[in-house]
Amino acid sequence: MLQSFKLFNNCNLVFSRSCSGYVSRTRYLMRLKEDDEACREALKFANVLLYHKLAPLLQKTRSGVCKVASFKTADLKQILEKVGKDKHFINESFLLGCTDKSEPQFSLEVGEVERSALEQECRGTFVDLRKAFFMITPSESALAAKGQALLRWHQTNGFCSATGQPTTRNQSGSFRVCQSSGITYYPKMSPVVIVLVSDGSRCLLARQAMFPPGMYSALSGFCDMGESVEEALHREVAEEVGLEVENLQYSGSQHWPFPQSSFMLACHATVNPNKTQVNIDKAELEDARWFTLEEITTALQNPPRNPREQPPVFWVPPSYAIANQLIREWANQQQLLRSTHRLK
Ligand SMILES: NC(=O)C1=CN([C@@H]2O[C@H](COP(=O)(O)OP(=O)(O)OC[C@H]3O[C@@H](n4cnc5c(N)ncnc54)[C@H](OP(=O)(O)O)[C@@H]3O)[C@@H](O)[C@H]2O)C=CC1
Ligand SMILES: [Mg+2]
Repeated sequence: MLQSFKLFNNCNLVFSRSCSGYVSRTRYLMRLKEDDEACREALKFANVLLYHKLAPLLQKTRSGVCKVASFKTADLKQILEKVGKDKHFINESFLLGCTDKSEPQFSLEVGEVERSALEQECRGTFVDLRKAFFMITPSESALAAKGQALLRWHQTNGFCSATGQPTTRNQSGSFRVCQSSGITYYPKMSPVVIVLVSDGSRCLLARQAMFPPGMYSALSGFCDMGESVEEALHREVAEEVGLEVENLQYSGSQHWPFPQSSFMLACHATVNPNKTQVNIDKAELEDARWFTLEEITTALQNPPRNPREQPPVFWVPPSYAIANQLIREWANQQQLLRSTHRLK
């Protein structure tokens, strides 16, 4: 059983900021998703994010900070024409959401256009999303990730899996329909559990051979059909490191765009401090190790700027990744435990 549930932290945040604003934005988006005409109208005055072969376009601000680039529809039409693309191509955009000011946001894949010409016109650079996570804020990372995930889903769901016939999208891109069978397909995420295991004073992190050098993360794995979160967590830890966990505690959830959109469900768990010997499944993991609070604190305080080119010996996923949230929560809790201990 999950021991405690920190329910809907993010929602509470939004509501406390402006309840009526949040509700009206949500209702507006709901209408855009369902009403093709309203969505086409909204696209005329929207902000559009650009992707080139799924890499989002980033720009540097005057102060040198990177941000996700977005263009007003009218400006983007001009840019498209300059690089030899029909301005109506903009209608291929997918609805992403809307800003705090209720300005609709869309994403558009421009992979057919020559990359350097577009980068020059847009004064930006298309950056691999995994790299971008180290360059932009967590909220921009979430937006860029959602945009990429939606584009990828549409690229890979062009045909009905029952009839093999083409599927067609609605204007917002919130679903696709097979005209032959009438089956409606909605964008999907695969549930993945992720867990930070602690023995009371150390936490267990692991790395797959495909991770960038030096990066260790919390244990994770896809849920099997028919499994609960609790079952998946117990199974994954047993499979990957041969340990039995207890005291599961829910931490939070996150959409993760890789490999084909995962829905990350993050928990903390403990093991008996007398049973910490790991037995690694080498087919899945290259290494799994127990880390002390000092090692974790150093890694959190020194995130690498360019991990692929200058990897530190040990580092953890970027702040946007929910693995990072779990690790920070664990470190804070350990620090609290130590200071309470000192006071006694
Ligand atoms: N946001 C975050 O903080 C973190 C996110 N993650 C993400 O979690 C995801 C899962 O973690 P991981 O430990 O690799 O998972 P698993 O331990 O389940 O191992 C992955 C393997 O499971 C198989 N598999 C089973 N079901 C699926 C499915 N629905 N989609 C894809 N592969 C499946 C694949 O095998 P085969 O290739 O042989 O078919 C794949 O290689 C990854 O995409 C990873 O990016 C992981 C850690 C941190
Ligand atoms: Mg795994």
